Amino acid sequence: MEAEDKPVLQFNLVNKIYGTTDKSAAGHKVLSDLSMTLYPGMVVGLLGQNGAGKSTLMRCALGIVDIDSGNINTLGESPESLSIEAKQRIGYVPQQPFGYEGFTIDKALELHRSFYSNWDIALEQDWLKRFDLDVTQAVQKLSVGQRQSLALIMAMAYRPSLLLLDEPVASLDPIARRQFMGDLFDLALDSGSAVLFSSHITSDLERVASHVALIKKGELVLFKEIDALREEVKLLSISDDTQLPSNYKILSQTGQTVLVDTQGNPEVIVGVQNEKSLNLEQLFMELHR
Ligand SMILES: Nc1ncnc2c1ncn2[C@@H]1O[C@H](COP(=O)(O)OP(=O)(O)OP(=O)(O)O)[C@@H](O)[C@H]1O
Repeated sequence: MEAEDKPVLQFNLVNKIYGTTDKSAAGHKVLSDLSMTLYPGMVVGLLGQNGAGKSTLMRCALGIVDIDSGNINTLGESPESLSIEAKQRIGYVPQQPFGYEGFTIDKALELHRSFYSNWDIALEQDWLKRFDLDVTQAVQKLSVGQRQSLALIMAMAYRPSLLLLDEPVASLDPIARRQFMGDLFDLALDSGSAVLFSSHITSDLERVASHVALIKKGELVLFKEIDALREEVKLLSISDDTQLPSNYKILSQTGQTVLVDTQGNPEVIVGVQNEKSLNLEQLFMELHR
């Protein structure tokens, strides 16, 4: 990220409440004061339990869902009034793609391609080969994983500046998944795109993401560079009278066991009996105890 880079996507104290059919009942708060900024070249892995608000966050960024307060800046615009130019620079793969039933893959791609002036046909061909897709096959006869592969090609072959992928690899086999995740990172670096992808596969996320965003019940609990995670997030065993520094963020606490984000302020603390670094999966488990 260069200092002069403009944010590609910015959430500012965003709140989202889904209404209920019962007018007297309080709505269901799904995003809570959520702030986060994505710059070009960032590949942000979004992690959270089922129902944490990941899909909602992406839908809000696209203006598919309105927010209740705060603001969002998507490619310099407000999501509810995105220009055609901005839309042409966004790639989105929802959890359940998609359309193009009745088309063969090549006809579907031909139509889809016509919407994007900067479509990279070489990239498209390369990915068709990698995903082993037969372009004469009918879209409605594709397996779930094959459909997901096609949706990814359709969202990425025009090298969007912003790529939102909702569990993009959930249905891909391990080989396709590994290749795709590598490509994703290359694409972001080559094209200066910002990528926000949700996944429950923490090992994928650790391998390709530059940053991790961890959402718990609509709150952004952690947003950090992957490389800083092991250094800065620690599981501490403390004694009763341990005073943790005020610049530490307590992420969770169970009795004498505290999960902290040192926020780059490592200190020797009196009373800490044990200190442990965690991988992403361990961190996730610890946060949801
Ligand atoms: N259109 C809607 N109307 C009312 N509630 C909704 C709507 N869409 C989602 N929700 C609720 O909002 C919460 C967050 O849903 P969301 O789909 O954003 O979660 P998620 O983190 O993407 O989950 P998953 O990992 O299961 O895909 C859930 O409790 C869900 O039931």
